[in-house]
Amino acid sequence: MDTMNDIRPIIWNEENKELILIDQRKLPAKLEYFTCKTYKDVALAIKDMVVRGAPAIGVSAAYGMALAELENSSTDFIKKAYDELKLTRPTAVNLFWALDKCMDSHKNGISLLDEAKRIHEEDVELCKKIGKLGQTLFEDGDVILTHCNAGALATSAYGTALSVIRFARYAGKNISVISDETRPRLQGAKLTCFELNYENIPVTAISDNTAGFLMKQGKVDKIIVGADRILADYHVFNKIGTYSLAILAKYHNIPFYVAAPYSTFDFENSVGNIEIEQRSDEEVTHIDGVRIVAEGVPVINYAFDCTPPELITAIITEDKIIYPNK
Ligand SMILES: CSC[C@@H](O)[C@@H](O)C(=O)COP(=O)(O)O
Repeated sequence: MDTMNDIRPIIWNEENKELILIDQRKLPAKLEYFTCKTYKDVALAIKDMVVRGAPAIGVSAAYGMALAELENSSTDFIKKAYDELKLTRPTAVNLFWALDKCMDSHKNGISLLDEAKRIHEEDVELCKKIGKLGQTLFEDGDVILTHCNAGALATSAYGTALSVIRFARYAGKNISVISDETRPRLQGAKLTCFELNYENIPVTAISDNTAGFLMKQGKVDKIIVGADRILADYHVFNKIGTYSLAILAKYHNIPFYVAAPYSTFDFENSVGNIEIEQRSDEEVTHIDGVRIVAEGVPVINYAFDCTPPELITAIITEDKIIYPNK
């Protein structure tokens, strides 16, 4: 059941010493690549969401640190890169995890390119393990609803939530997927539908506000999402709309799963001190450059929300399935 997943959003070009990213802003219309030659290019790519998804942000940031070291290996310069990369996005803890790991390696005289490659390879293995373990929770014929994109595009390969779906399919289970469109940036419609369709995994797109009605009709068997940060008490920060879905799942008695590797866990902070990213008004007022909200109307645009543990059936990691309420 170990099928190769060939969607690889992050590629290190050894010959030219550059980072090549699938430009996720362009999908599904165009498959284009964005080349990063300096850490500043990587910072821009993360900020502008060329690359997105918590594990993919962490891996890219590690290559950003490696590019900084190739440019100038002085500790002052590495620290400058670290500080700039840290400011790119605030909520996904994988970013800080990867940057801290690289800073420690630099202090210990370990090559940051080697460190970035290790983080990258490890992420592939973690995603595979999550998929293999998590797929045991799915049954033949299940219809699985997912939100945003927690797929290969959001990681180094396979994904987290979508890895569970992939490995259930590799195990011969007839699983089909319902993908929330995931306003405002439409990662579900644009990325999850592209990714699953590319691999011939049956996927149906819905607008976000259709989810509850499908659940009421008994058309959703399980829900699985990824995470940007999971706290020690199992509060889960993920794409805006995850909390609403979890409440709907509770009301309709549908299992609600979260899949994430250890690099997404934050054992230091508590709910009150996590910064929830707020992005530009334009993501809400416009769709693909076309204004849909009257000029002058104020906007609220949180990129993430927080789901409490009592709404979560299980959290699937690479080595165990955690039941927060047992
Ligand atoms: C495996 S990715 C997990 C999460 O990062 C994902 O669900 C998500 O919320 C992505 O948000 P994004 O704003 O697209 O970076």
